[in-house]
Amino acid sequence: MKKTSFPRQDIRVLLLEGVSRSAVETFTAAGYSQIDFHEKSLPEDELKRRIADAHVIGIRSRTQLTADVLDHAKRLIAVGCFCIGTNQVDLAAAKALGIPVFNAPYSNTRSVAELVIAEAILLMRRIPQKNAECHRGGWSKSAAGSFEVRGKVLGIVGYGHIGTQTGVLAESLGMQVIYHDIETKLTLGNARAAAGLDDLLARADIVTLHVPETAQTQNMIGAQQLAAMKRGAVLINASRGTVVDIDALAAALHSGHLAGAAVDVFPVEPKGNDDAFVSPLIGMDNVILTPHVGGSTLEAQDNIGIEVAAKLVRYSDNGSTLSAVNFPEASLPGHPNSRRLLHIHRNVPGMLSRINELFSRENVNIDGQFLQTDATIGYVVIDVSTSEAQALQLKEQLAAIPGTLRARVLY
Ligand SMILES: NC(=O)C1=CN([C@@H]2O[C@H](COP(=O)(O)OP(=O)(O)OC[C@H]3O[C@@H](n4cnc5c(N)ncnc54)[C@H](O)[C@@H]3O)[C@@H](O)[C@H]2O)C=CC1
Ligand SMILES: O=C(O)CCC(=O)C(=O)O
Repeated sequence: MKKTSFPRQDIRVLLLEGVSRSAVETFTAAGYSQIDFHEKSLPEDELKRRIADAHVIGIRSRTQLTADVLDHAKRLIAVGCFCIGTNQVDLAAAKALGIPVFNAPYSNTRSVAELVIAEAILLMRRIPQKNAECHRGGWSKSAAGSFEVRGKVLGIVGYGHIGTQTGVLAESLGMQVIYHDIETKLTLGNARAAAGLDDLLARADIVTLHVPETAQTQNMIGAQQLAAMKRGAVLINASRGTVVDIDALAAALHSGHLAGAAVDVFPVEPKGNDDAFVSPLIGMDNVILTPHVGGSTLEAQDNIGIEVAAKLVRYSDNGSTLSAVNFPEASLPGHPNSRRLLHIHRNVPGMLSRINELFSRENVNIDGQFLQTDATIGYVVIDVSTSEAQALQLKEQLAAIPGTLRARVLY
């Protein structure tokens, strides 16, 4: 087996939050055997202890990799988010430490879109209330307040991967789709851009949110926006809990201004399946509550496990950072006949010439060199035909260049 900077069986992989077993299989098939698998996220003190020994960590949306937590990750080379959202990771802090972060940008897109469509139909038919009533032994067969979705206006806030996929499914049911996004987007089918968020809220029968968690989307749906929605409209949130002011939503539902809501994500979510869920929406018959399962289908989780684990393996074995969310992207060829040195540094003037001077001084011929930079960091990959001992020595010399964040060698 080809050696990496140290044997694959010495690379410690910490997998949290019950990521799919397909991830474990992917690591195992690639020769990684030290896999510490946990069904739940860890309390912060335990996380800090375990991350200190890990070379690779895999998380989902619960685990907060703050700058403080990452500061304990002295050996960490890469982070895998086994999901779409990466807001749970301090991406800038990870980058400053020379740690690329990977995710699975599309693997659960369809699962979320299907759930949203199902919820739109259920809410428009007032099924949550009817279901709750039947469970209590009640029976009120009536069409009052129940509508088809055909011909209704679906307002999509955040017309990205999930938003567009939801729009396509909605149109196949005969819905009219309008959307609002901060970027200019390619419009699919007969969807139309709304004039702005207020315009969308005023026109939509169903509003569904598909924005990421950012400073801008924090409480973007508050009391004022809820009041701007049509009376009797419904709201679906399967994006992030921080996007909606949950108390304002509870008030809009209690007052009857909104006819219903489906909420999958919450400002505070339980750490794991044994912890209690608390929300002002509990007990409201017209609200569908789900435990952040928008992307939780076996198909999606299986695919995510394979996709993210494969990206982590590829980075660990080969140095490729393709599709990293916080890092210069380099898609690298194999290096069957040379040893590969990786150098991550602050992007300051003169860095490349200092690196090249080192190889010239040591009289080492460079077989191949790749450089990718962004505004703050640079990533240089250098293939050389040297002995293992010299490659190690070069790695130490590279690490000593001022401004270096990380240096690794792949044999
Ligand atoms: N409930 C669940 O299990 C899941 C939730 N998600 C959440 O859904 C979010 C969206 O996922 P994707 O569609 O894949 O992301 P995406 O990045 O493809 O789309 C997000 C869209 O939101 C737009 N946007 C950003 N800020 C905005 C703002 N202030 N106002 C209007 N539009 C804004 C962006 O321009 C982009 O078009 C993820 O960030 C994640 O937080 C994703 C997967 C599963
Ligand atoms: O399934 C998960 O743990 C998180 C899903 C999600 O919210 C995401 O993919 O961003």
